[in-house]
Order: sequence, then structure tokens, then C-alpha cells
Amino acid sequence: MTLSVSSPPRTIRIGTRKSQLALVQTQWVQEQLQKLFPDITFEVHSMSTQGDKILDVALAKIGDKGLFTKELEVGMLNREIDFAVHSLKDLPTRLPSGLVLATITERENPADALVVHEKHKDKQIDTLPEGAVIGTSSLRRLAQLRHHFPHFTFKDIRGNLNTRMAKLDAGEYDGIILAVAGLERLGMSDRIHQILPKEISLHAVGQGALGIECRADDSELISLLKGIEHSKTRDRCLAERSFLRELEGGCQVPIGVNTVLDGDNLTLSGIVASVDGENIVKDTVTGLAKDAEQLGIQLAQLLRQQGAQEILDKIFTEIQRGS
Ligand SMILES: NCc1[nH]cc(CCC(=O)O)c1CC(=O)O
Repeated sequence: MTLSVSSPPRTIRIGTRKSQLALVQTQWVQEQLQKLFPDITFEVHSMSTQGDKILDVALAKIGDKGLFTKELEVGMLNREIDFAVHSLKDLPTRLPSGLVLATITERENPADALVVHEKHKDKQIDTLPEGAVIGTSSLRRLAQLRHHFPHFTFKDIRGNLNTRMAKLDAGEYDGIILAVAGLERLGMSDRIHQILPKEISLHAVGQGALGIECRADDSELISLLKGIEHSKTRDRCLAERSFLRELEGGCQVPIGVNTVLDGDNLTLSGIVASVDGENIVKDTVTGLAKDAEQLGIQLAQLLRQQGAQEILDKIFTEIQRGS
């Protein structure tokens, strides 16, 4: 890929959140692009988002209308930055007009991990004692774990990864649930005690992948960004995002997924659960990877026929009431 010789190489400004994870991810993207396009200058501009500032309120109660992405999107529309690097799972399934999801990069293991207090180092999720205090701030993790392990006590946990680890190690929790991907990217793989199998926890839509968003009319940049796209991750994530979009759920609702790509065939599983873990609907569809988005819609419709909408409507009403 070459730039037109008539125009001097441009400087491209990358927007990111300021969190340690966001900075590590953005640096990785910058390095990949710099290798592919050595003549272009890529600059990193970091910004705080609303989600970085509100640390004391349970995420589920503030909703997720672009909590971690809005300031970056405004920056792109104002031309202060050219593209933004997001954890794909934090990027809403509907983008503001004028912006597109240009590229999805190769995903890390998308599963959830159990991290335990050292006194439980010989235990697994199914052998932790009655009443064990499990920290999570995700309704998706909460609902699925409650379904399988109703004898645990669940407690909200917020803050960055280091803060959460410190709270766990101080004995405030017996175990906490975190994304494998975040732990790996921050060099904390040694804290992964158990990777939760998909029978226990279906992961979040887009978990473990990075999504790069830019202005829809910047075709030159879009073609550069395609250089770091991972097509298998893209197919899986487009199916997952289409499923979530069709159910009109954000990342803060108890919706989980799993995808398997086998040659041209894509298998998508999804779950919608009530917050108490008592009602769950779960199903699987298979089709061609090139019809990824269609598959997502098909699965959403299938789950709706099994009562998913009623479960979701109840959650939306409860969140609005602030309960
Ligand atoms: N919403 C927080 C968030 N956004 C992305 C990650 C981890 C990396 C990823 O899932 O891609 C995390 C932390 C977590 O869920 O443990």
C-alpha cells in the first residue's frame, strides 16, 4: 500500500483513553501501523472519558451510552484526532453518524478469568466455599455466576485493574472475575487462576478484541487501517455485535456470546439472563462467516421467541427506577 506521491505524508493523530490498559492497546496499534507505514507519523493523544471519571457508581446504574467512547468520538468529529482505539466491548453497537468501525484487530482469549485471594489457591470456581464473596461489576458475569453458584455472595467492584487486585489481596473479596485479555495485556497472566469455561460464562460481545473507529469520509485512513485488520476476529465480532444490536442491549446488560470459526462456517451462541440468574435463554446458530451479521440477527430473533425480550425489558425498567 502506498500513499499518493502528490501529497506529503500526513501526521495521523490517534485518540485513546488514559487508562493503563487503553494506553498499552493503543501503543500496540501505533507500533503495528508504524511498521506497515514507516513514512507516516502516528501521534498518540490521550483523553479522559466519562467512564474514567465516575468511579464510585455501579456501572450498571449509569448505563453505557458510550461512557468510554463519547469524548473520543467528539474529538474525531472536531478533527482533533483522526481515529480512536477502543476495547471493542466498550464500543456501542450503534455509532454516531459520520463515524465508522474501520478495523477490528486480532483478538486475545475472549474468556473471563477467576482471580482468587491466595487463601483459595487450591480451589476452583466450583469448590469455593458457601458464601464466598465474588467481585464483579458486570451484570453479565453476575447473572451467569448466580445461575450456577447461587450460594456465593456477589459484591460490586470498580476501579482499574491494580485497584481491583489490591482490594482482592486485602481480603475484601474471595475472588474476582476479570477478562483474560486485560490481564494478559497488562502482564498479569500469572494472576489468572482459572479460565471460566463457556458452560459457566459466555463472554461479552467483542471481548478481547480492539475496535478502531474513524470518520466515515476518511477513505485514505480507512485503507491504511485495513492493514491491521484480522478478518477472522472481524467475522466473529461482527456476528456478536449484530446479535447485541438486534436485542438493543448495551455492554451493561446480561448478554453473553461465544463464537467458533471453522473454515467458512461460523457458530454463534448467545445467552440472555435475568439479573438474579433464575431465567436464562440460550441458543446457537451456524452459518457462513460471510453472513456474520445475518447470523447475529437470526440468533437474536430465536432468543426473542424464547422470552429474551421480557427478561431485558424487566432489567431496563429496574435500571430506570434506580433499583
Ligand atoms: N469494561 C471494562 C473493560 N473493557 C475491556 C476490558 C478488558 C479487555 C477486553 O475485554 O478486551 C475490561 C476489563 C474487564 O472486563 O475485566
